[in-house]
Amino acid sequence: MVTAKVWVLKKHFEGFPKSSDFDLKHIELPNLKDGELLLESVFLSVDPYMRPYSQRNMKEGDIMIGTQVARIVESKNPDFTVGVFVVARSGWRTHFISDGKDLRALPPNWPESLPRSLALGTIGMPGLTAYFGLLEVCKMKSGETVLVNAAAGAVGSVVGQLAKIWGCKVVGCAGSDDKVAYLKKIGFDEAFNYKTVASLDEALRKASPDGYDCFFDNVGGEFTTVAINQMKTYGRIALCGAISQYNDSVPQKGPYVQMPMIFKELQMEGFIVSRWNNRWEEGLNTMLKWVMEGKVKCHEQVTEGFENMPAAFIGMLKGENLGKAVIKV
Ligand SMILES: NC(=O)C1=CN([C@@H]2O[C@H](COP(=O)(O)OP(=O)(O)OC[C@H]3O[C@@H](n4cnc5c(N)ncnc54)[C@H](OP(=O)(O)O)[C@@H]3O)[C@@H](O)[C@H]2O)C=CC1
Ligand SMILES: CCCCC/C=C\CC(=O)/C=C/C=C/C=C/[C@@H](O)CCCC(=O)O
Repeated sequence: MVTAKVWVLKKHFEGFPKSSDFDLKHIELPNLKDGELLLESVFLSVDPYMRPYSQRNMKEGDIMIGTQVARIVESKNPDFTVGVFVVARSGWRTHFISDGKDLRALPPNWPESLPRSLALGTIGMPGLTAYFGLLEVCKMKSGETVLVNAAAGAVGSVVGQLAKIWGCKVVGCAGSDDKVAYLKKIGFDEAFNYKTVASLDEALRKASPDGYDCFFDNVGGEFTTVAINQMKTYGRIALCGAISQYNDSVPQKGPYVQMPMIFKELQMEGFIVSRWNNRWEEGLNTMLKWVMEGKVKCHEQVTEGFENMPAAFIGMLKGENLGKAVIKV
């Protein structure tokens, strides 16, 4: 008999999540039936979407939603071998039983030397968000100027590096000087700390006096209001996330975007990465190749211990992560 530890949403978040909103529970798992397998989580992901998702789609007492890299420890399913690592969407749990239908194997050519946690980051959902968001939503072209915020995070750091690979000038903003130094190290042309600049408007203008063709927006709110005025005519804005609004108890009000959108003939499109589920393999293979070739660098903020998942989640929302925030069980 295996006992799984799980993190439950004890109380719906009000404003910023608190440790007391979570409960750690123990669940005894039953013996496997034919066709089932037992998995243990090795790495788990904390992602910004968990905050708005919990509000809309979860009840108090539900296990937190989330993705993990897990190892098969027992199998009564001939399609799955013990010892194999997969990506699962089983929430914040140390162990779980699956019928195998929702599991995704890591790419078969995954090198031994490469941390499997990257399947939750650059070679996983966040990396593909950058890949498809830039290619299919921003439709950026070589020679254009791309702006990305939350640039030192899981998605933003990949956006900047892909835009460089595809021949663009890249401007990134992040919330600490260490993050800004990291952006320069990984090839951003311009980077600044949005928390310490005297004027965001001036900092954006200084970084690209001619304006921006593409804006990959991870932040929303006031940042978007300022940045939209610096788009070039026919510019494209990919609305990827709005993390500056996820913890608001009272929704923010305008200013509104219509006037700059009309005058500059802009396109603004929201997207969810799962739109490209049918191209997941293409995206993963491309990211894996570029990581192995050293063209895309990865940084992870690894928190040790399943017990520390709420702290890692809260820390990520506060900006304590450089690169992808993951938990090592
Ligand atoms: N549309 C889609 O399919 C997807 C969307 N997303 C979205 O992309 C964005 C980035 O996600 P991800 O890369 O995983 O997370 P990150 O790794 O970037 O971590 C979140 C970062 O957001 C920044 N942040 C937090 N609060 C604020 C704020 N008030 N203003 C500005 N920045 C803030 C912090 O960085 P800093 O120190 O710079 O402030 C923090 O490190 C999120 O909005 C997320 O919801 C992610 C995946 C898929
Ligand atoms: C799915 C929740 C949507 C909430 C929207 C809020 C903010 C935008 C955002 O952050 C969206 C994230 C979407 C993530 C989707 C993930 C799934 O497709 C699971 C991927 C599993 C995997 O890693 O393979």
